[in-house]
Amino acid sequence: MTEQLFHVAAAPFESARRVAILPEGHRARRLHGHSFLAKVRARLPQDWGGFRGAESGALLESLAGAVEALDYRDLNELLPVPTDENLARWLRDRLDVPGVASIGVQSTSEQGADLDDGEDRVHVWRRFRFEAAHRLPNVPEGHQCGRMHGHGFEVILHADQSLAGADMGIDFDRLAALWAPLQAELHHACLNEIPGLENPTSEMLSRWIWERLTPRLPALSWVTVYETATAGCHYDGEHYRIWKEQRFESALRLELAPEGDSRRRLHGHSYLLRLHLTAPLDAVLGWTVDYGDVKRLFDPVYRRLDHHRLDGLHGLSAADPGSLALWIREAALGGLPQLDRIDLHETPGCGASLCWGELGPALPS
Ligand SMILES: Nc1nc2c(c(=O)[nH]1)N=C([C@H](O)[C@H](O)COP(=O)(O)OP(=O)(O)OP(=O)(O)O)CN2
Repeated sequence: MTEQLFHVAAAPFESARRVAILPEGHRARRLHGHSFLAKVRARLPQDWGGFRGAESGALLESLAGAVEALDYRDLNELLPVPTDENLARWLRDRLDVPGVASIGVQSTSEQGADLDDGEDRVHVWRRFRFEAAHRLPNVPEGHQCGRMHGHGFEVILHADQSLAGADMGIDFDRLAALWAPLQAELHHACLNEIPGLENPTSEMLSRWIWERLTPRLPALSWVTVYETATAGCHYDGEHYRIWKEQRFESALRLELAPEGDSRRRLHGHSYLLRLHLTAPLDAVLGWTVDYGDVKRLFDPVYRRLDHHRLDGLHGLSAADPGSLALWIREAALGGLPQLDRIDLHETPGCGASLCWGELGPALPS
């Protein structure tokens, strides 16, 4: 798979709906409301938005413009069956953006649906949380994860399906029902005591969940395990892709912005950087690459980004998220050869996603 640079944007809307196609007695048949979030990922032509570096800002503007018509509305007045899938379709039909690769709507931070452009396929996801203790028995002497400790783990179940014109894919409640027995086993447990989880790394846990659920949910496409708020693992039955997130606080100006554009002024962002690495499992350690090692090996690059002025970085053509992601890859790849995707958001949900290697982006966010 060749390099792919996407721009991403996210825009919220507050609306009410009834989903009458759900079974009798389902709570979502009643009028209710959500803080929705619409998300788009697009392969934009360079300079789209007027100048090099304007792409992600212009994408956000287009998405926010399309979403405006949904905000503070009774959604049933706009479309007869306002499922997350149909809302994403509605936005896809109205969004005047080239190269859209995926468009999604989440009705809460726990669940949503993403559509692939041009295909009637949906990626439905739902998030769960459990509180558990664990220790990693095979880590080197003195490693913090060798001590008994605990986490508020989060799991996302992802299902990919053909919609074939249907109003919705798998019901979020069906994902919850499939998850319930695992929740009973994992919540308030010490993971090391559960058969098959004697070495409960995120990687082993995601595989353990996958093996339990895939016979009952053939559409299961990925299992995501968040071990902490900043690190976790995705597993699809074959590949382990871990990520580590960091934030940095930096200044920039977009010198190609036209006269009068506020982005020509020196300004700043609290950036979110997510480094993804795909690698085989170490048979003894039960992980791919230690999250701590990812952070340590990235540190020399991090120090060049955090609390600095980015438009002064040597070798950087422009200080927009796409150019920065390319710069970060060149600077980090020597130390982290397993790196195959970089997400860089300059505001929440908005920025760039650069991927290369066999897996491509793999997941919408
Ligand atoms: N590839 C893996 N690496 C690590 C795992 C794992 O399951 N797979 N687990 C751990 C520890 O259990 C640890 O609790 C979490 O790791 P880490 O992100 O390093 O912890 P911090 O929250 O302390 O990180 P900071 O960003 O430095 O605060 C370790 N590695």
